[in-house]
Amino acid sequence: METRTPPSTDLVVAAPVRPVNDPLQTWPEPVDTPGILPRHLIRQASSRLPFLEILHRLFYRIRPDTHNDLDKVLAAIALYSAAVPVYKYLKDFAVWAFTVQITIPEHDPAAKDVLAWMGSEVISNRRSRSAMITTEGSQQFEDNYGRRLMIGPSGRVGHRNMQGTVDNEVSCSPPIGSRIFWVGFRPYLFDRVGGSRGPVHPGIPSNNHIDASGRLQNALTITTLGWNLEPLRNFVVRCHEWKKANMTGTTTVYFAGGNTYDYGGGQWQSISKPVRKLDTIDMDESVKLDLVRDAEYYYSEQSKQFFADCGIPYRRGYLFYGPPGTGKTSFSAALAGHLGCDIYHINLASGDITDGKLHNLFLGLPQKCVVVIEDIDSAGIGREVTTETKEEAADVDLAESMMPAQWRERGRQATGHKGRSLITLSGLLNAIDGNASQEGRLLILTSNNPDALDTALTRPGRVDKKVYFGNMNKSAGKSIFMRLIGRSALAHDAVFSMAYIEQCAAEFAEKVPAHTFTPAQVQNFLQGCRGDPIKALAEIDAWVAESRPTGVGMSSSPVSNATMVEAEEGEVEAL
Ligand SMILES: Nc1ncnc2c1ncn2[C@@H]1O[C@H](COP(=O)(O)OP(=O)(O)OP(=O)(O)O)[C@@H](O)[C@H]1O
Repeated sequence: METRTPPSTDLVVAAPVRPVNDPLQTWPEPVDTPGILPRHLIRQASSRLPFLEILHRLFYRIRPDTHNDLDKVLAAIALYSAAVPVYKYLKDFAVWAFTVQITIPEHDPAAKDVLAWMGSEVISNRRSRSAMITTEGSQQFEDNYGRRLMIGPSGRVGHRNMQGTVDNEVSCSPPIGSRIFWVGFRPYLFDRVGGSRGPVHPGIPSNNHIDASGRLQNALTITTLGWNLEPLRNFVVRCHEWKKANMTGTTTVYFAGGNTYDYGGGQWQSISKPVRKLDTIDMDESVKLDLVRDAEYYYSEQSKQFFADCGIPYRRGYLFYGPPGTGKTSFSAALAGHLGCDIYHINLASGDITDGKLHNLFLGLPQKCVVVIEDIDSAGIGREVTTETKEEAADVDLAESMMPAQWRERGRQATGHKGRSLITLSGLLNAIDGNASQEGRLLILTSNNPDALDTALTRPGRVDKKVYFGNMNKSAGKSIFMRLIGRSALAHDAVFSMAYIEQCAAEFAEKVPAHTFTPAQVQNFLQGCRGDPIKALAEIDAWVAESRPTGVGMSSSPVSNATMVEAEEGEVEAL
């Protein structure tokens, strides 16, 4: 019987032909694994990672029998890599739909407040596992020097954290990266982005460099749930209030110009310093009181209302003038500390600052601060600046801003370009009180030679008070003796009584001729006496004879008086 063989149902599929130059041609293809994802799906997903495909084939070649287990692992990895973009998309959508965010450049004073709060309340207090630690730029509050300077009327010292202990040795702030924290029942995401300084566009280097993904570098980003910025605004205000309450005894001193880290993009460098107390400045008490009252009134609510009602720009300016070493800078710092605001120093003579940069610096000021422009007469500000000079200045500016700081310095030494001012009078006036200038600042100009200043700069409205800081008078002599010798003698040597020390101070003041020496000179002499009143009295006559300038009796100032104030109308009024 003839049996007929049924036709075979197996499909004969032609094997795919690989191109001759395919390096994987001799490698066996892993087979499909029943029960796991179809092979083509694994391959499709893992094709995103070329390395995975090679690994897969390599393992299959070494151990063909283990392909099942290996495929499971590879399938998991491939799925994970395919899921990452989906997760990212969903996350970005959720962030966009349900959260609000602010970004603060790190050089901004608000960022300093946030970093200080985060450092103390989140990083130190909640036992973080990473922190950014800095010692540079802050005084050691633990040491006796810092402690003495900083003990305020409330008896509080230094920077206290929530437990009431002082974080002194180092200051702690959040590291680069993200961190979630809660304030009450609200979660916040804090993100600190590092980065390098780089050109935003040619010729304008800046800390505010934007990276390839469009994120601002050297900036803080704070995100929270919600649909308006109110909670974030409140958070920044909370950090500011916290800093004011907890950093009593310190002033943040910002400076611009003449430092190697300043790339001139309108950035401020800063340092925290113990507040200098007003009673450590020896000057005519009535003048001191007048200035302090004036500044206090300027920052009062009543005065703000007055400026607003009258439509006057809310600004105030003082000119402190007189010989070097008479306390102009020291008093400015003490006044800022007394008012509880930060102080901003601008060195125009550094040769780093141009009109544009000065304008940027003023734009970056907070609403309440003391700005000091020192030795404004020696900044070489000219009223007339030729187009050629302007162009030359712009060229130098552009070239210098693009080179590393040490090259720039070397170039200046070689060309003799040192401290050349790139500021014009109109640029300065515009920065001080142009329409775009910040309101609420107290501007202090210091000068050794006020006659050299342009009257446009010192007219009422720009300079509201002119104060002369002169050589020491008798009463300043007494108080400097009490401060530098008397206090420590009374504290360390029981043989001295208060009555005796006061008598020594009066005698000392008699021996130092009035209006002849600057406080800095007398301070220097008394420092050499190392707290010994007897030594000070014994040596003062010889020191006076030796140090007395020739032709004394006349002050180098136009007015032979210790300190005086010119009234607001410009009229000179001796005190
Ligand atoms: N009136 C003063 N009271 C207390 N200390 C003073 C006084 N004047 C000067 N000194 C001391 O002298 C030093 C120099 O003072 P300061 O820098 O304030 O002087 P200045 O008038 O600003 O000088 P310059 O014009 O050179 O900037 C400081 O150490 C300061 O403590």
